Amino acid sequence: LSTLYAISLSIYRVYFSPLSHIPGPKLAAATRWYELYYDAVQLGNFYKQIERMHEMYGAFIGTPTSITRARYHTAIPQADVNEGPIVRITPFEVHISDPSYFNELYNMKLKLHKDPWYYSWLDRSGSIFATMNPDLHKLRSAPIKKGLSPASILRVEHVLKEHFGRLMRKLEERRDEGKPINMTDAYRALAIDVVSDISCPTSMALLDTPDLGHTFHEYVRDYTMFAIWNRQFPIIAPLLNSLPRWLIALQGPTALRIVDSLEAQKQQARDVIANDGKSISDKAFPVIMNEVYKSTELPASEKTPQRLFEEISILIGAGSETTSHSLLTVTYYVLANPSILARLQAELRQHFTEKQRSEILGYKQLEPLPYLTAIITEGLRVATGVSGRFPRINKYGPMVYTSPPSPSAPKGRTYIIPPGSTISMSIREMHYDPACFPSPHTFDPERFLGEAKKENLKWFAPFGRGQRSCVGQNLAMAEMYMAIGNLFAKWDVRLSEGVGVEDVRMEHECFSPFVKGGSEGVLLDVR
Ligand code: HEM
Repeated sequence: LSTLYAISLSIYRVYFSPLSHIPGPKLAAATRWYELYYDAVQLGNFYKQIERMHEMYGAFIGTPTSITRARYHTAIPQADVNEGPIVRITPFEVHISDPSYFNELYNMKLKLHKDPWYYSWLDRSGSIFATMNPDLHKLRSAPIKKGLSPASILRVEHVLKEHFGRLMRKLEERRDEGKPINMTDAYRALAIDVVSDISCPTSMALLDTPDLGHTFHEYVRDYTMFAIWNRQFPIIAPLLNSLPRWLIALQGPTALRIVDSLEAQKQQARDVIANDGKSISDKAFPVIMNEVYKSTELPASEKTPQRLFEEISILIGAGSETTSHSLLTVTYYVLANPSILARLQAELRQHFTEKQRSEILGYKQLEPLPYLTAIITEGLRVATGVSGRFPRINKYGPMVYTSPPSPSAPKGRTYIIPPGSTISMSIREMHYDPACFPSPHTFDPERFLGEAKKENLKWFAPFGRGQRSCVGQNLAMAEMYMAIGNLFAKWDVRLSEGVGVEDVRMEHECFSPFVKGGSEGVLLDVR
C-alpha cells in the first residue's frame, strides 16, 4: 500500500503539482531524496547538481537585448535560451539563476517567510536565523540589530583591539619559536572569541588554547556537515543534543568540550534571567544576551533560557565560519599575488607612521584606505562566506519571474510561481557569474576600484539583501579591516611550503563553504 502511495504521490508531484510547469529533472520533482543524496550522502554537493540542472534544463545564455536586465553580453557567446534560468530542484522549490532577479526576491518590501525545511537544519528554531515568520522575526531581531549596529560596534572597538592584540602575540610567539602559524585555526578562534565576547557574559578564549582550537573547529565542521541529515530526519539533532555525557566522553575530550561550552551558554542564559538582566560579568559594556533579555519589545515568552541560548549560539555559529573563511581567503590571495601584497603594504606605509603601525590600528582608521577596501571587497566576493541557497516563501501572493529575451521568446518567458511555493537563489552563483565578474575565479581587487566599482557593486551581496540580510555585517566588516590591515601593516608573513588554493577554495557546500577534507589549513611563516 505504501509503495502505491509513493508512486501516486510522485506522479502527482511531477505532473499535477502547481510547479509542474517549471523545467527540471523528474526525480527532483518527485522526491526530496534527490536533494538528500547530493547534499548529505555526497557531502555538500547539491550546489554542483543545481548548476548542472541549470545547464541542462534552463541554459541561460544571453543575447544583446538582455543587457538591460543583466550584463549577460561580454563573456558568454550568443545563443538561444532553452527555457530560462529557472529550474525545479525539489518537489516544492524552484531555483533561479539570474542575477537581475536578486533584488526582486530579496528586498525590504516583500513579506517573505524563510523555508522551514531548509532552515530547521541546525535545530535552533528560537534564533532569528531560523525564525520563519517575518513578523516574529522583526520582533526578535530588533535588540540584536541594536547590539550590532554601527554605533554599538564602534563602542566595543577597544574589545576588538584586545582580541587583535592577542592574535598579534600569537604571531610573535610563532616567529620566536621559528614555527609556522595555522591561520585557518587562528582566524576561526579569533572570530569565535570576538563574537562570543560581545554576545555572552563569558567569552570562549579559543586563541589561548595551544592548538588555537584546531580539534574544536574540526568537530564543529564535522557536526555541521552531518547536521544536513537532520533536514530529512529531524529526529537526529534532538537525539544528538540529548546524548548522555558518558557517551559523548567516549568520542574524546573535544566532543566533551563542545558540549560543555554549549552547556555554559545555557547556564549563562539562566544566570542572566535570574539576575533580571543585570550584568553577571565584569565586562564594561552590555553584551547582547543581556540586551535581548532587557528588551521591552519582547514579551516574557521570548525570554526563556532556551531561547536566549539558541539566539546566542546561532550568533556565535553565524559569526565565526563566515568571517574566518573570508579573512582566510583575503590573506591567501594577497600572499599568493606579490604585486597585490606590495601595493597594499605601500598604501599602509603611506597612510600610517611607524609608531601608528606598531599599535593596533582601529576600524575607522583603516576603512578610508581605497586599496585595502578593494582587497576586502574582492575577498568577500571570492569567499562568499555563506555559500548555501536562500529559500523564501511568499504566502500572500504569486511570484512572477520573466526570463531574459531570446530569439525564440523575444519578450522572455514568464513563469508564475504560486503562493506557498519556495523560491531560492544563491549569492555564490552571482559572485561567480562570468557575465557579472569576468574570469570570476581570479582574485582581482581592480574590480572594486575607479570606474568599475559602481557597476560591480550591483552584483556584490556577500551579506545578502533585504529583510533577512546579515545582522552581523558591521561587526564582520570591522573584523575584516582590523585583521587584514593590522596583519599586513605589521608583519612579514609568507605562505608556507605546500599551501595552495585548495586550502581556501570551497569543495563542500554546507551552507558554509568548506574546503576539501584533509587540508592542513593555511600555514604562514612569520619573519
Ligand atoms: C564575512 C562575514 C559574514 C558573511 C559573509 C555573512 C553572510 C550572511 C548572509 C548571506 C546571511 C543571510 C543568510 C540567509 O538568508 O539565510 C547572513 C545572516 C545572518 N548572519 Fe551573517 N555573515 C557574516 C558575519 C556574521 C557575523 C559576524 C554575525 C554575528 C555577529 C552574523 C550573524 C548572522 C545572523 C544571526 C544571520 C541571520 C539573520 C536573519 O535571518 O535575520 N553574520 N549572514
